[in-house]
Amino acid sequence: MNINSRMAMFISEDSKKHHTGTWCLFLYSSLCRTQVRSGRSGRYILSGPSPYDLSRPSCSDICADLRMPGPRFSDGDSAMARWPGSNLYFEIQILSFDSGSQLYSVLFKDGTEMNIKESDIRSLNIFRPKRGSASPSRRRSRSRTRSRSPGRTPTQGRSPARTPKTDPKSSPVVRDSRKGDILKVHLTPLKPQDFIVETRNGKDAITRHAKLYRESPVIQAEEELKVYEKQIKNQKVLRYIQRKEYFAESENKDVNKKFILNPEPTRNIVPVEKPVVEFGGAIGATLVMLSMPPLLYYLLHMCAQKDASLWNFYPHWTFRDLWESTVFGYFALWILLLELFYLLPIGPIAHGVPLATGKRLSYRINGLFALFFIGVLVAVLLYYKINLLYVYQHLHQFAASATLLSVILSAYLFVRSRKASQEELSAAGKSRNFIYTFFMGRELNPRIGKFDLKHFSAVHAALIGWVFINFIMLLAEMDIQQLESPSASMISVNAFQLFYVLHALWNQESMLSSLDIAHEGFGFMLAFGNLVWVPFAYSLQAAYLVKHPVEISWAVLGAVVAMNTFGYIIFRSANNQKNAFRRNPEDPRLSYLKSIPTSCGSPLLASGWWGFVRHPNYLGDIIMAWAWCLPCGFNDVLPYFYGFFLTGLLIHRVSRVEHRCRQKYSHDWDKYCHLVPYRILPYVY
Ligand SMILES: NC(=O)C1=CN([C@@H]2O[C@H](COP(=O)(O)OP(=O)(O)OC[C@H]3O[C@@H](n4cnc5c(N)ncnc54)[C@H](OP(=O)(O)O)[C@@H]3O)[C@@H](O)[C@H]2O)C=CC1
Ligand SMILES: CC(C)CCC[C@@H](C)[C@H]1CC=C2C3=C(CC[C@@]21C)[C@@]1(C)CC[C@H](O)C[C@@H]1CC3
Repeated sequence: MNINSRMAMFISEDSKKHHTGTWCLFLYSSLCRTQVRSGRSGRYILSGPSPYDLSRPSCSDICADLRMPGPRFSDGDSAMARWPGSNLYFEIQILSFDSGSQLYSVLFKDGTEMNIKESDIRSLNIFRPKRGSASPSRRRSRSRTRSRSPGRTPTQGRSPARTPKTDPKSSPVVRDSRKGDILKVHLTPLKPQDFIVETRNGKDAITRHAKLYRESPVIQAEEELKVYEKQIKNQKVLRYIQRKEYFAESENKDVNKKFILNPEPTRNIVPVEKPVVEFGGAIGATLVMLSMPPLLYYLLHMCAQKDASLWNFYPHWTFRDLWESTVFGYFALWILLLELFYLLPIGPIAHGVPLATGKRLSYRINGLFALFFIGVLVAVLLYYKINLLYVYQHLHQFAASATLLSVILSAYLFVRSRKASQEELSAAGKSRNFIYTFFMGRELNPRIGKFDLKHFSAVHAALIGWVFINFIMLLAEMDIQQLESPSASMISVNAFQLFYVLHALWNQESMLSSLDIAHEGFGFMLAFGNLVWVPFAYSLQAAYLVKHPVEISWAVLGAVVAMNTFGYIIFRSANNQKNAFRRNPEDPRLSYLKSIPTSCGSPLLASGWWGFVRHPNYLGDIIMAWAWCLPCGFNDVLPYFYGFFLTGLLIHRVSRVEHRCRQKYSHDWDKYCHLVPYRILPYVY
């Protein structure tokens, strides 16, 4: 909202109550003659009744007579124009003005040319930082607190809502201006969304402007008046924006309502997540729970077959072969060992995202240490010639043991969640459907003392388990194929995935804000996913290579390494950008990035990787996933399962994450989607 519209509000308010023409002319002449002076302070103060009052009338009818014909901007002028269908303003250059259609032809900085009406164009001055009026003392004098302080004079300190409704002569405006004291005008607040996209360096006009208004609806208007005067002197057109239009412009009325009722963006809002049925509800959950374990055994079985083509399914085992108590014992021992490492008091403490209670849980970050200890233990076992190939020989039974443990864990989690308070439950966990909540998980952060079950299973059990099984496959390949050293394919698959896990463990702190740790309940989906699916299904390429040797040339290997590096760079830099931005949105190293302030207080990145697509980290992840499949050659589809699975998982995840974001950011998320239309791959999806 610029000064014109604020003036318009002033006129409209008082016009309604009093004599429209008189007041419009009064303001107009006051501005032209610059005779309005504040007595003591020499400042102008704009204030008024509650600026969020929707009942105010439109001013355009009342002030139509003040509109002047002719273009306000000249060819070549720079200005800010509203992007059609949004409330975003971008810098433009005026190319020409068509008096017939009354439209300006404008050029946006990205090269887009468009015809735009004048009311959608604002002078750059409105967005520029105010020089001269920014001294700290002056800023302080504009603060809401001070202006409302009871110690102040009635005119200065009057709460906007208490503006007296008397006759024009005794209205604050007349009285004050006649005394030459203070000009009071009614303000319409700036909507933070109106000042969104701009580079985030310290000089950023838009952000500062928006911040100024967020901080104080009672503002000093000297600079704006100067700008306004200049516009009049220059015989440019006065444009008034209808107040109704101001709010009607927004596509989502609820958002406006929220903004009006709660104009001050609140930092660290913990959004109340509305329950939403995912995975097709109870039916979908049942299907997933019943199909995933057999699918895994099928995949493992196909890897172990000589002919791994999908239609050559011939089970040499029965489901009874899946069980062996000793294997279950070893698996339980493995998990116990990982738990011990998890509880080691080494490594820094990090804090999770704020919970519904406002509390933040602390997590010990020692995944890398745990991986190191496991590495040392494996080396010792190998040194003492302990047969680690036992794991390969009983892979199905290990997978089945892990599945059983995940079912026991899910049952325990479900039972204990009955004691959890509503605040401790996830959004999906509040559903009353037993199957659905068993699958999705009810409790958000189930803990036994300091032992966080979900965090442990996602980081230690899943990731360390994954690289361990990969390593076992490497040993098995050497053993079965009588190799002195592992094949290039096996080394590359192991190296790529180890590198990915090391990256995840190194950046473990950022995992605390991932969908699963921060928002998902802990139920069968994550218990099975972490204890079973990640270690046994994600290592499928390595499992395939054990019995299906693939020779790859250096050229192919080089291409695969390049592809993995390319994916990793996208994955890593996108995650780094977001994590650094979430840690400190004012980080000077990110000043080149554009962002969208949001009404919930946490801005959204809108340039860099996050301006390229809405989920650049998923794009990088998917590129890497396919790169990990390529060393397995093209003889079978089986080793490409991971590529298909992860692509599907992340596409589905997009809709889940976006649903959350739409709930949290509402209208601002739509704006982001408008700015960045593609989710994962530009022009495709
Ligand atoms: N290999 C695998 O099997 C899997 C890997 N992953 C990987 O794990 C990582 C975490 O995944 P996940 O939690 O799903 O997703 P993200 O790390 O992408 O997190 C999504 C959150 O980021 C924030 N966000 C979204 N857009 C923006 C933006 N423009 N600017 C600033 N913040 C934004 C929002 O949270 P808020 O605004 O509340 O901060 C949103 O909820 C990813 O790198 C993913 O690739 C995930 C699943 C499976
Ligand atoms: C088989 C089930 C129906 C679905 C299982 C889904 C799980 C395999 C994934 C859900 C979210 C995951 C995350 C990761 C691994 C896969 C699962 C458990 C990461 C730990 C992978 C490494 C990243 O850096 C972080 C991921 C968080 C989410």
